[in-house]
Amino acid sequence: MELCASDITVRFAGVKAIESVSVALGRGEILGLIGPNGAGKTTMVNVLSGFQRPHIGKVAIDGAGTQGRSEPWFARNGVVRTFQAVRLFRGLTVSENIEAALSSLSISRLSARRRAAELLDYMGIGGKAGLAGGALNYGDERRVGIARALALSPKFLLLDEPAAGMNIGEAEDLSRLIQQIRRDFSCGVLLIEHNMALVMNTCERLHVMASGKTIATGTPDEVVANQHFKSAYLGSEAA
Ligand SMILES: Nc1ncnc2c1ncn2[C@@H]1O[C@H](COP(=O)(O)OP(=O)(O)OP(=O)(O)O)[C@@H](O)[C@H]1O
Repeated sequence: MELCASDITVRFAGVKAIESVSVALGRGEILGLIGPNGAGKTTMVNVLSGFQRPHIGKVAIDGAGTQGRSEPWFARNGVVRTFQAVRLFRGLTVSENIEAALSSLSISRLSARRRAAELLDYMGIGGKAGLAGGALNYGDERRVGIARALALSPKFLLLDEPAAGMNIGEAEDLSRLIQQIRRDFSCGVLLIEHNMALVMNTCERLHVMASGKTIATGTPDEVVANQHFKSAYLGSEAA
C-alpha cells in the first residue's frame, strides 16, 4: 500500500523544476522530503496530490494509475495535503472552516459540526472553534490546516512546512502529534520541513532534493553522513 511517483519531470517555461525523481510513501511510514529553497519539494507534493501534472513520469495510489485525474479525485482516494499558505476562510469561524472541508462528504450539518469539534480537540485547539479564521496566530492556522486535511480521512497525508511560525516547544508538540496521526489514521505522512530538529526527530526515512534532483535517501543517520547532503544542503543552508 503506497503512494508512488515514478521518474517525475516537471518543467516551468522550459526550466526543469524536477528532473527524474522517484518518491514512494508507504502507509504507516513518516518520510521527510527536505532540501534547500527551490529544490522542488512543493512541486513534488503538487505532483503527488494531483495539483500538478508531471511532464514525464507517473503517480500511482496503491498500484492504481492516476493519469488524467485532478486533485479532488486524489483527495477522494486518500491523498490529502496541506499548504504552506493555509488559506483559511477568514470570515468563517474555525469550526466552519473544518465543516466546509467536510461538505464534500454526504453527512449532515450536525454531524459535520461534531466531527469538526472532535478534530479541533484532537489538534489541541478545541477552545478556538468559535473564533474567526482570520483571528488565529500562525501556529494555530497551521493546526487548523492539518485538522482540515484530517477531516478527509487521509491514507497519505502530505504536510508542506507545518511547523513554519512555531516555536521550539510547539514544534516538539507537532512532532508527537504527527506520530500520533500516523498511528490513529493508519496513514503515511510525507513531511516537507526546514526545521531539521523536527525532521530528524519525526521521520524514519529522508529523501533529499537539491536543484530538482534527488541527492540522497536513507535513514536520518545515513543522510546526515552523506557527502552530497553535507555539501549541497548544509552548504547552502549555512550560506
Ligand atoms: N508555478 C511555477 N512557475 C514557474 N516556476 C515555478 C513554479 N513553481 C515552482 N517553480 C520553480 O521551480 C523550482 C522548484 O520550486 P519549489 O517551490 O518546488 O521548491 P521548494 O523546494 O518547495 O522550495 P521552498 O523550500 O522555497 O518552498 C524553483 O526554481 C521555482 O522557482
